Amino acid sequence: MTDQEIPYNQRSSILIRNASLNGRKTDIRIEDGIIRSVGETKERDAEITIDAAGDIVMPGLVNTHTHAAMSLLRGYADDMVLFEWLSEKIWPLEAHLTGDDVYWGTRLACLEMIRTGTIAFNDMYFFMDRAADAVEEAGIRACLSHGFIDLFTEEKREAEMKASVALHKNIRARNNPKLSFALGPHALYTVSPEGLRWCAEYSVEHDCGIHIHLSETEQEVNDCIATHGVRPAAYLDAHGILTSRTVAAHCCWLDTDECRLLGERQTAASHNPASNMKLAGGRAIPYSDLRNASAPVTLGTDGCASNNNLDLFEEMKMAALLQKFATRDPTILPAAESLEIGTKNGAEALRTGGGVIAPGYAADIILVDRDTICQTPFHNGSSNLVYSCNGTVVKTVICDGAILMHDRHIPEEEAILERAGKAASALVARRNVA
Ligand SMILES: CSC[C@H]1O[C@@H](n2cnc3c(O)ncnc32)[C@H](O)[C@@H]1O
Ligand SMILES: [Zn+2]
Repeated sequence: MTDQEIPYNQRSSILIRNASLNGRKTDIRIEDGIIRSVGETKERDAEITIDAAGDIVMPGLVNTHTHAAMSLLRGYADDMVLFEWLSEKIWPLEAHLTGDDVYWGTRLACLEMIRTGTIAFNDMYFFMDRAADAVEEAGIRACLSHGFIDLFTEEKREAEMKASVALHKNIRARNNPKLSFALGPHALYTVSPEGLRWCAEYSVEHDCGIHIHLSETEQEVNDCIATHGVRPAAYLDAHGILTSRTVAAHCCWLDTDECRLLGERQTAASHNPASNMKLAGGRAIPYSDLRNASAPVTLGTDGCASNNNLDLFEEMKMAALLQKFATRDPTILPAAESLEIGTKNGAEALRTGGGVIAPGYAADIILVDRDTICQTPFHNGSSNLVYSCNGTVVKTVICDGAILMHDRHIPEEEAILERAGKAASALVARRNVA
């Protein structure tokens, strides 16, 4: 099949032949978005056959914390302290965002995620109906949240509740199994206790997720103790926010008891090592404590203004290196575990049905180049993928049984780059005349 004939972003029956899985040559049959068989097969009746000789097959990566449309803010404000970065640069620019900006920013982000092997992401931002348009056109999976910031006023709280319900309705109406909705209370320092409680109750009533920032900085912890007399995780738990459907981003400053609490509630901690290092949060996520407490640990990039890319291969490496550096223990978070955090754990947290290459799992699969510098020599597959390669190693991306990138080709790439670049320039121009 030539590149022109690939039915991009359409579920197809696919036969992947001769791929390498855990060091063995294998075929994989995909039908109706599900992996049907793994192992040599004589069947040849698929709509699409991919000869993957020379490629490694692995589960697609899952980004559990981002603000996709912030791709338009890549490089806009770097090398600043978190609070000043947000209040002096990011929020004043975001005040000029339009729905079209979020559409093109999210298209750009999806393009980057697909190119680097990500098949699902957890997103919190504004104008999320337009983000949903972009996500559907890209074909990737996403869990979308309206970023709920009420700044402790009743008027704003009412508006944020309305916006959250409207987004939920919008996503339900699309009837797209790759799209889901979560409540998005931004953080305990931007959302009132009433707002938090409303989010918690809504999530129980409608069985949906919650996406929140937690314990990113020491100041957040100190302020929480000073104001409420308890640490952030206990405060959020008292308001019903810590559930098995919650993804808490950052979690750098959790203490051991808070790690236990996340374990008890089965709340996922989304680790964002690049963003934490760039914004100089000062503490690495307490990975061992979270693991000992059986709390799920997943991987995110955060937005492009604090990363500045969405490449989860880079993030897996940074997660492993940061733990080793911070704990002075080179045995902590080995490569195979980092891969699992970036794939299986994220898939479980977002309930994609994928994350494993085995029959019955969602066909969220990527093919990566084995004939390349970062894979030579090939002593250890996990080591190469985590420590040596980055997202450029990805050749083909399949999500929900649909091909999104084949042989490094993604439809409409040039047009998306052009439109997103123009949207970013216009956004900054609007801010500068204001
Ligand atoms: C309400 S939508 C999300 C909101 O969060 C802002 N944001 C981006 N990165 C961070 C971060 O590291 N900590 C806290 N808030 C962050 C983003 O700019 C949006 O305003
Ligand atoms: Zn964030």
